[in-house]
Amino acid sequence: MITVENLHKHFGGFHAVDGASLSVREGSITGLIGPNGAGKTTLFNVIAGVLPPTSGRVTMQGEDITGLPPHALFHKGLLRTFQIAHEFASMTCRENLMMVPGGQSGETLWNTWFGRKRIAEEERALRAKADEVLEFLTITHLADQRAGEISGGQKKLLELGRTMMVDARIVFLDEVGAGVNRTLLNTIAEAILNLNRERGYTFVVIEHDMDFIGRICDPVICMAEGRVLAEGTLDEIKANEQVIEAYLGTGLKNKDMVGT
Ligand SMILES: Nc1ncnc2c1ncn2[C@@H]1O[C@H](COP(=O)(O)OP(=O)(O)OP(=O)(O)O)[C@@H](O)[C@H]1O
Repeated sequence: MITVENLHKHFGGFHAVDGASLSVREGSITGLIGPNGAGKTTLFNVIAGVLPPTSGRVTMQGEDITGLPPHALFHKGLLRTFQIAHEFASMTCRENLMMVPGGQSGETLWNTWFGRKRIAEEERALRAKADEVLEFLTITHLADQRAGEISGGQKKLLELGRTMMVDARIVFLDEVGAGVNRTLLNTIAEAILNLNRERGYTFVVIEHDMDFIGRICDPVICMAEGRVLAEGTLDEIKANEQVIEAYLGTGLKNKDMVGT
């Protein structure tokens, strides 16, 4: 579904992504792991159009999407979750979901004058959809709470919920598990599995929690120093000499792999 060919992203003389090549199979939940500084987030940012690549190519279903801006990718169904922006913190969780762009016709002057009825209908439909998403994620009780007041894990669920307001095809999740308690992490894992099975979402997931990766991801791709080191099931990856060396080589900061 997504193919990355010999991708480079340099910051000055520093090669954060240094010739990475990989593919993401349609319908998979692909895990992306690697020691701190391996270039995972940078790779995500280049694929999702947040950063321009230095060189290399990204294709989606055979179409060249290299360097397309996030909004163009959004319309193709490629989404990267972001932390809830500051300005949305004072809005409720339901409103945050309703803000996701997706064909509302409220903006134009014509619609403001002549389409009031249609806008009201759309708003009702949008609200119903937001409530459906909240229910799917088991956070209906948070509908009227301000997004700035919910816990870190609940925010992660809300970010995931934003991808459900549109017809996403592939979603990039960066460290959904960071700072999230076990119970919420399970809810997030369930939501990802359900979206994958029931709605056909493909996922690419960066995560340091190996239990989480092992539970939901196949295959797992391991990066180090800007390149892909290995791909396989988590067990295969864990047994890979180069992978073990890459984690050990970066010292105590990278206990996730060594400690499991
Ligand atoms: N805008 C930038 N300017 C300069 N260097 C950067 C920039 N963004 C990232 N880097 C560097 O690129 C390297 C790769 O960073 P990146 O965040 O992609 O790694 P990562 O694998 O996601 O790490 P982590 O698991 O710690 O999040 C790091 O050494 C980082 O300091």
